Amino acid sequence: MGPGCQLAPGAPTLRQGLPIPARAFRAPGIASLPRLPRPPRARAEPGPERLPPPPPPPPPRLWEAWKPASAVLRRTPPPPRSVTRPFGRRSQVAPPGPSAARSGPAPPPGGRGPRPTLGDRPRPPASGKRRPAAVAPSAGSASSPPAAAPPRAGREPKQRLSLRAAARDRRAAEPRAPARPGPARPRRAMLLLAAAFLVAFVLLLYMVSPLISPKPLALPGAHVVVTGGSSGIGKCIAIECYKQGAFITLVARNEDKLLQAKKEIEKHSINDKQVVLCISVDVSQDYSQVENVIKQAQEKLGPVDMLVNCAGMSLSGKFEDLEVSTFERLMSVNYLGSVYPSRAVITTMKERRVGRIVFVSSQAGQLGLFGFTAYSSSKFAIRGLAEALQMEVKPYNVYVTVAYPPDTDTPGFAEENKTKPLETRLISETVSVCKPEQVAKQIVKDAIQGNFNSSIGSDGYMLSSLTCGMAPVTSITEGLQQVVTMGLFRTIALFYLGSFDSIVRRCMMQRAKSEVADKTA
Ligand SMILES: NC(=O)C1=CN([C@@H]2O[C@H](COP(=O)(O)OP(=O)(O)OC[C@H]3O[C@@H](n4cnc5c(N)ncnc54)[C@H](OP(=O)(O)O)[C@@H]3O)[C@@H](O)[C@H]2O)C=CC1
Ligand SMILES: CCCCCCCCCCCCCCCC(=O)[C@@H](N)CO
Repeated sequence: MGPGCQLAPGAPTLRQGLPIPARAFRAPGIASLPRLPRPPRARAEPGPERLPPPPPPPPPRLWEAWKPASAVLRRTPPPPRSVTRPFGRRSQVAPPGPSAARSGPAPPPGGRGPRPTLGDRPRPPASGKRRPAAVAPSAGSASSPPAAAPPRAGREPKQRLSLRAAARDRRAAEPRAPARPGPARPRRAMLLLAAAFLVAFVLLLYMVSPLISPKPLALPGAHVVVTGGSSGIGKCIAIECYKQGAFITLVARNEDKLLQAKKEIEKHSINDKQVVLCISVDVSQDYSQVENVIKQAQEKLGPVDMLVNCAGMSLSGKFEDLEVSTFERLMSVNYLGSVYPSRAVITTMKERRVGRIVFVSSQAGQLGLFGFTAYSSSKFAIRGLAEALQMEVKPYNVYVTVAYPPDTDTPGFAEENKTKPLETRLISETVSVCKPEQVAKQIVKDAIQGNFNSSIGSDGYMLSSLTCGMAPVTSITEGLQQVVTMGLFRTIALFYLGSFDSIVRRCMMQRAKSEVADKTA
């Protein structure tokens, strides 16, 4: 049918009248045919090397003359009730001539998708390999009778093919033909080969992984600045670095606490040259102040090799119960308090092509939790800062680490627990409380290695893999693990989320009950 031709309204389509499985339309060589404008679902056409151009009229006989009988018939499902109708309409649909036969039918005005008409050119077999006999025999001339179809047992050569006969034939032939006669061995060999390649590829990745990962930072003699180093996790990080031979600058506000911490840290010295410097400043207030104290520290202990942004605080409560100033305060201490010191050291680090910047976020910086509307957002902000910064400084051999500790037994944690809503406490109890020494050890290890992510425990590992998003990877093994485990961890996370929701619901009901009880009392 030429481009100008229209399918008669209501003309039955091949799929309507004679459902042929979609794969019967796929033929090798389709791509080599000239593409005529044709709606997307038009049927496939035989390649020139498989079938010669369609024969000239008479159109009513075209279908029968050209049908690669065995292929089509064997695939033809039982015919619809009125099998004669498609043939009857054939002459209205297809104009004579090869070009007409080649082009697909125009979509019917009624709007159903373009479907091949029954009277169009015959379909080629789905695969030359599978049914080789189906292709050639009847392709010789237009006048060849259907008898030109390959002679088959139990079929008269001149017998007229009816759809009923086709269906019968198909039913009879189907069981005899193997479902998919294919070379089983080569396929298995291919699979084995693919598996071997995959294993080799993974092994190769493991082998080259250390080459791609950053060179570990040497802590002996290095200058490590720890904000929030006078208490809790920060103090333990300072001790851990000191134990490995680093020079330490502690930054915090309270001088007494600073001096106390200094004494404690100095007990862990490994050589008598090591120094612990204390600087009292609020990291969240004034950038120039922060910049000044960092300059002072660099003058005394040399350029900063590692900065640990650990100063921070937590305040929890329901969104409507938290003061607006709490949001400002937490953002200021937890986020800006990490921006300022980092900003003050980054230029020198880039110039020296050496450096580590550690941000201490929290598990609450990986997922939002009841009661942490102010805290979680300030810890999420750190992640964005860290990702962007890492992309900027990586070519300068400066590596960023974000730590996501769970609840950790520190003075800060004890303080936080005084005002924690019941829901927050119950949800947090899903994960056990860690020791600050343990958390500090992991953070220092990851920072030395230049790992972007630092987490602790199985929950921490799952959370980090699950929330890795577009975070940079510093080792191929880490990336592979994330790829492989993502779906599983999401499944586990759904159960956690369900249980958190039920905690919140139960607390709400409990409160409602006690309110009623209070009123009646
Ligand atoms: N403990 C926990 O459960 C978890 C904690 N974290 C995070 O780890 C970090 C440390 O927590 P943790 O050890 O518990 O806290 P602590 O309260 O025990 O220690 C906080 C430290 O930060 C200092 N600090 C606080 N605010 C400022 C400021 N504005 N300027 C300078 N220094 C400041 C404190 O000294 P000073 O008051 O004298 O200034 C102190 O040295 C925090 O960022 C916290 O959010 C993350 C996950 C879990
Ligand atoms: C596969 C998915 C596993 C999911 C596990 C989820 C567990 C969520 C527990 C969240 C605990 C929040 C700790 C916040 C700690 C903190 O920052 C404050 N203590 C600071 O003082």
